[in-house]
Amino acid sequence: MAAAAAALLFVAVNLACLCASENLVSGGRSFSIDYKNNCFLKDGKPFQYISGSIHYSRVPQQYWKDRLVKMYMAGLNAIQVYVPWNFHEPVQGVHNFTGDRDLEHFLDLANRTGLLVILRPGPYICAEWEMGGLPAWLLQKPNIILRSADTDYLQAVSYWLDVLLPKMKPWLYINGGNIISVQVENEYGSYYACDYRYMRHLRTLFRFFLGEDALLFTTDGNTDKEMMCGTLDGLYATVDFGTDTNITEAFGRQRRFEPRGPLVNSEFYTGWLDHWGDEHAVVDAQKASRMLKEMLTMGANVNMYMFEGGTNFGYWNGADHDTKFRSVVTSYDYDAPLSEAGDPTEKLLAIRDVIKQFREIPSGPMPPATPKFAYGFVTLRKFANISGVLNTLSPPGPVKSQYPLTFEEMKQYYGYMLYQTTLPRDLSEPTPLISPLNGVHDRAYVSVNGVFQGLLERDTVLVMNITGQQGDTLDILVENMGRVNFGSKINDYKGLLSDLILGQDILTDWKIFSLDIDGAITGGWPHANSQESFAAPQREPSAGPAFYMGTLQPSGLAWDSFISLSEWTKGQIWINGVNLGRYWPARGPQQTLYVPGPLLSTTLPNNITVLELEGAPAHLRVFFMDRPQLTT
Ligand SMILES: CCCCNC(=S)N1C[C@H](O)[C@@H](O)[C@@H](O)[C@H]1CO
Repeated sequence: MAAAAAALLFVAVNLACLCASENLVSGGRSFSIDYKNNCFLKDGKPFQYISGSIHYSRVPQQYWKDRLVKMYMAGLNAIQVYVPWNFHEPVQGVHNFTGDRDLEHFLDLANRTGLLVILRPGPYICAEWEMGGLPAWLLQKPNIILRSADTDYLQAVSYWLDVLLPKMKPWLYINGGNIISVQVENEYGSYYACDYRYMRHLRTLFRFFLGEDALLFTTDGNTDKEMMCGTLDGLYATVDFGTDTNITEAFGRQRRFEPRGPLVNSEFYTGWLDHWGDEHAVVDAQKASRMLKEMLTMGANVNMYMFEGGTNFGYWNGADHDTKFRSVVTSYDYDAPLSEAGDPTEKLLAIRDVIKQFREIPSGPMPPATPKFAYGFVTLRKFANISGVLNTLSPPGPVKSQYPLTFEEMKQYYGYMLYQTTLPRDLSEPTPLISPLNGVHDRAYVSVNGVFQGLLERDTVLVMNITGQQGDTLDILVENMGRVNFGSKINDYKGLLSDLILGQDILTDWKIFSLDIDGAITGGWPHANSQESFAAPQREPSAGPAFYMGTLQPSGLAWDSFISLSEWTKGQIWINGVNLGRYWPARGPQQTLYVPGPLLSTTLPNNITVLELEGAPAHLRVFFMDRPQLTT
């Protein structure tokens, strides 16, 4: 009985906000916390946000408006947005806020659509994004302590926030924009460092750049330890939890850090992420909408993570490393209310039915799914092995080194790198090649004289056998599968981190080729009439890293599609120079890649380039479908 009384009292205390008299303030715009009535105040009136996460970095900018309108029509009054530092500063000191990185255009579209914004600029964001949004060039300092008061880290953070936050200040709601609150760091309490000097430094910077009236907050997972290390006075403490958590307990924990003020679930997980090799994660729509209703009834403010997930294009996926390294898949569909392609789902309709019980939602129909088209089969042809096109992919030529260098030492941060040496002796018997310190980060594709021998994989495949003759060329193509984005292992160096041992020999005298594949493809290679000749047509399936190319003939349509490489093994794919991301149907669960319609041409041949890393099928073809496919 006591528990029921306590729960009733808990709800009553938090309902106060909904009955509060409107204490109007005169004059301008304001967005603040009413600690007496436990709610937010927008222009002096009680305000409950019902928000959804969307990451502009995961949606082609041609589709930003489409997704935002659907979120507005679903009844949301706010969106929550991460700003990935590395997306805007992939090279130290070089900033890019254009095209798909035009954050202010995204904020303007949201504003024009009638959506407020909860901004999460990090500098660390987690998000299943490469290195949690931190730029890999930070790892130039070998022992840098990320997310701490490490002077080199803090200096880089200060320079970045000095660029970003002055751009954001005019967008604050109190200054005439639509940003109602700004999160400092991200679940800092989940990180081992627990460095209050760091969080105080961030608080000082955010206050300096955004002013005294900006509403700053933190978000942490739902344990006392996380809340202890992640919260700081002057930053309103919020929590995050999904459908497997007891709401009263979760908000009870927030109350221990914020005895007064609005209840806030900053990340209500409507779905979950997939790693390669996982079973596709789903969250029941009815359970999610029931829980949303319960929280809104309590007067809580809720952000649904994710509402529109989108795609990890290029090399932007992150990874997790708990018991072993697990790379996040290319699709960030997240089983979210809006699909990866922006299609409304049953889950969205169930959530909208809940929201309409709490606020008036826009009249009119929910915009339909964008049209999809099955363009069918496209036949490819083998163009070349990687070793055959090094002049194009590595114009400066190799760096020579006695021992392997990492991606970071080579100042290449993403994609692939080729490590080449020669066999030190005849190997008539299969001889083990190993990385004694599990130093292959993350996958190594091994060839001798251009003949594929097999692969090594971090934490998973630590030895393989090769044969050959002294002096044969040993090519090891190493793939960065995405840096760890959560936990203590985010200092995730890539490449060959330790020596390789072949039988009794430590391999030395390396030629290391930094590969600018994206630069070459963006420049039209290999489709432009390249001087390299095509590899001789082969009847049998070819193994090992090689480029394949083909064209999707224009059909007068540029509708969304999904490309299936189900007969292939693992690789990367570009269409018209756009890096769509990684495919790995051999491991799943993702079987197709999303092809946004706007990147297709209706009049010119659409150039398809495939880098297959392991083994191409006998029939060199890909298949465009009108729906996504997962491993069943
Ligand atoms: C498998 C470990 C996942 C750790 N990440 C967690 S708890 N999450 C909280 C984090 O703040 C958010 O950015 C996302 O990363 C989310 C999962 O989608």
